[in-house]
Amino acid sequence: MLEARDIVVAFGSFRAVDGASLSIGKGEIIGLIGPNGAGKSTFFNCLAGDRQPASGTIMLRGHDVTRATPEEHARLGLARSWQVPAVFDDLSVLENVMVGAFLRHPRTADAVAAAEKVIDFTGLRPIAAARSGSLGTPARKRLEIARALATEPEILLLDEALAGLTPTEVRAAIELVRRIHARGITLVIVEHVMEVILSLANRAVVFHQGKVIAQGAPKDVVQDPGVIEAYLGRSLNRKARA
Ligand SMILES: Nc1ncnc2c1ncn2[C@@H]1O[C@H](COP(=O)(O)OP(=O)(O)OP(=O)(O)O)[C@@H](O)[C@H]1O
Repeated sequence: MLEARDIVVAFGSFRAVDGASLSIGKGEIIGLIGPNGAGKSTFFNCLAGDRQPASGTIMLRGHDVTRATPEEHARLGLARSWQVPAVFDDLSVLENVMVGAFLRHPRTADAVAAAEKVIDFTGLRPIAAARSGSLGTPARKRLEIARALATEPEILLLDEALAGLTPTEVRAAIELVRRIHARGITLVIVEHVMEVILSLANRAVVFHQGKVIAQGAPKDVVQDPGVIEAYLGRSLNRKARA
């Protein structure tokens, strides 16, 4: 479904992504984990077309999308959410979701109908008419997912969609992710909360210093000595800086 090979992204002489490869099959839920600054978001941006790699190739459903725009990715069935929600503050919740729905439904009436279905599916009905700028973080995060879903993706990339939520909100968000997956949508999730990865992902992929250092069943990956060291190194560095 989505295959990234030998992806490199450099900022000056620093390689934020340094030869990372990842193959994602239909129906998977991939959890992308790793310490802060490991290159997860930068790699993720390449997968979604929001950043072009210096080298490497990305194939989406058989198409080479290495240099394709985010819109071309969306047309081919890939949607994403942003780590910091990027909703249109002056539009209502429904209108924000319509922005996604217009991709497949150019007529306004059709876009409204499609957006209404997504509003119901994502539990946003009580705030459908609210101005998006008035929403708190949990609702903004849910709206981001709704807008992405409205593009009718086959693969959805979620960048820390559950960060900053309370335990109750996290449980609700996990339930939503499960329902999205039950619709046949493939998911790639960047997430720091290990419980989320353990309960949702069928495969964990660990980033460290721009490379994939381990992957496999989440319960095995969290016991991998190389993974533990990558995380420990981070906390030790933090202590050293403090
Ligand atoms: N536009 C940029 N210019 C320069 N350096 C950048 C830029 N974007 C990211 N970086 C650097 O690249 C490295 C990887 O960042 P990235 O955000 O991809 O990591 P991450 O694994 O997603 O981290 P986090 O979990 O904290 O979000 C970091 O050292 C970061 O400072």
